[in-house]
Amino acid sequence: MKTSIATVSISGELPEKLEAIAKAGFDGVEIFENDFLAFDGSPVDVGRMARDYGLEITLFQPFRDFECMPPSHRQRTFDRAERKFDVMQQLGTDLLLVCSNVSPVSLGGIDRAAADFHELGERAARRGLKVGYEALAWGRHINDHRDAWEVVRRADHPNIGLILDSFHTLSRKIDINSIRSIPKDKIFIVQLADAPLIDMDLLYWSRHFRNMPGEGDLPVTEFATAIAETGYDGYFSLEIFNDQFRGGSTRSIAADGHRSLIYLGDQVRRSPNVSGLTLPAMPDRAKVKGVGFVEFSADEKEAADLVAILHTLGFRKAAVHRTKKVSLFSQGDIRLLVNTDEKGFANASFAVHGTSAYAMALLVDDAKAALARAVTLDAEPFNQPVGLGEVEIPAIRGVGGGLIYLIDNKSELGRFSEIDFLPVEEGMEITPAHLLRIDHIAQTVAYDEMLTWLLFYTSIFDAHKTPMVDIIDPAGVVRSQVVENASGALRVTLNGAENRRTLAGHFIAEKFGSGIQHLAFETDDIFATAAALRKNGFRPLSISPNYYGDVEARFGLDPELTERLKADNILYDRDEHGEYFQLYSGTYGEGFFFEIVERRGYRGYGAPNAIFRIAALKKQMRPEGLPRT
Ligand SMILES: O=C(O)c1ccc(O)c(O)c1
Ligand SMILES: [Mg+2]
Repeated sequence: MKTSIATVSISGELPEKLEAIAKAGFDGVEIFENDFLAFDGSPVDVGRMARDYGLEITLFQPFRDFECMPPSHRQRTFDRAERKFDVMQQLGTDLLLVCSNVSPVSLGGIDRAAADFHELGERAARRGLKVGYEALAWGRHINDHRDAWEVVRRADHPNIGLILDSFHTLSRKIDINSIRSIPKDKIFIVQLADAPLIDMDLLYWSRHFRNMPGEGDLPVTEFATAIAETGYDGYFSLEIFNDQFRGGSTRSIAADGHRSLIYLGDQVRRSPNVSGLTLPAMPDRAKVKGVGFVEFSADEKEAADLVAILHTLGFRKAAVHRTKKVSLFSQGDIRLLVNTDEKGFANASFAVHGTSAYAMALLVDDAKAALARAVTLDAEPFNQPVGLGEVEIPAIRGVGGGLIYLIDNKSELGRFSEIDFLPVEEGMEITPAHLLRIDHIAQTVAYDEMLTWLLFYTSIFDAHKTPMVDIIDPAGVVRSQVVENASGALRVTLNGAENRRTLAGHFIAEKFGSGIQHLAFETDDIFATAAALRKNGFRPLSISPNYYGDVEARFGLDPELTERLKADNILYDRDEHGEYFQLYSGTYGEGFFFEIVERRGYRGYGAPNAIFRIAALKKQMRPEGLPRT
């Protein structure tokens, strides 16, 4: 599969864009006219630059308001086209994208359009060039690819073909099956973009909210599959107009784009009717069966505070690493590692971020296969030397540069704690708190990184994303979206912070980056857990008494239950599937905290309670200097 991206999709100046596009692994680039016009170099320079980076210029675009002009404008329109042909020959590209006319003076009429394209085809042919016609969703007369195809068909010229753009077709909910009757050699190129479902004017939606395939809600994979089923084997080219991307990191947006196309290609080639889509082989998305462990990095002093909290949560030290300063704490299926070693990545991470949960391990069917898929999808593999006889666990870099280890039970990886660790018995009295497993891992990221990580998780792992919800912090909005799998074994909540005065934004600012901000453990008896925690001297986050009056009224709770919730600072929610109970710790360090949940069938994450939880956490943190809102 040949991959391309339009220069308009990423931020920066033309040379910077070309470099990032090449580095991300694309084969080709669409030169967007404005990027070229704003650049000082000649078209020959641009062409040379692209080729020096190994990029083919897939097309030059857009050429606007061409077809069906009235006689008074027609000659000028062809003169304009000839000028663009000059530029294209100097650039070294043979395809011009003509988008459907939006001019109020254009006359319309399929045959008039076809006649204009036939003549343009003659002119293009004289120069060895081709022209592709694209229906804009808001075109004045042509706004549907089926009509654009009819124009191309009637133009009946070998140098005139069709350009399909997923946004224009899918935003108007045009039947994808209509693509199947188009001969593959008349599809000159395919542009792809996704978008979140938002009800708004098509032009505005298209120019500001497009995103990478897989990042939005449109059936882009089905669209691309229908095209591939025609036998089309040309470029799939991203054309993303997005305000956030225009202001984002050139490199990382380009990298997301490449990942999105490889992921899309991998899905498309799984259709039994698609052949000839060449892509590197890769295993299926990895099925996550559980969280193997979460690892903290700390120095001795901060580790002592952290361990004290773990004890109050009912964790016991169960083992110590044979050669490194790493302790393993466990309860139920939960394993937490505390790493105070002075060498290695954990220590480097501590030096930058302070005490943090810098790594997690996901239990998958086949860790090697999961690693192979991740790397094919441009994830960065991680390894560091291990001691003789110790297990080398495959890993990739995740959110904030932290690690995602991949373990399985089919190899010795699943037994790493028996191989690398020695069991120990902690003598102290700790009441077990009925914590069974990790329910979810909450990662805080900058808002403009959210799409990056959603795509990262959903392309590598067999998981889906849930709709975004807004969480109100007294100092701003935090956007929250969940990546989860059907079994619930993988649940990662991503919280996107827009400013540093929110609890999430403060965490990023003070920790020098994104990362895990809280861990939620699951219990099957929240009240028994609360009683055990009390015995262990755990200090729960104190919830405003006003909350309980409201929750009782909202859900019609038995006052006795309300009293129990209030006595233990437990938050309550309910959905159509059942009830949810949440209990929080206070914050530790720059805003890290623990949560304990009980799900009685409930499938959500307690979003309605987040506002109260955040307010309480901030109140508790304020003495340590979180700015007042
Ligand atoms: O928004 C536009 O005008 C525009 C231009 C060219 C395209 O290929 C397109 O999809 C949209
Ligand atoms: Mg387009």
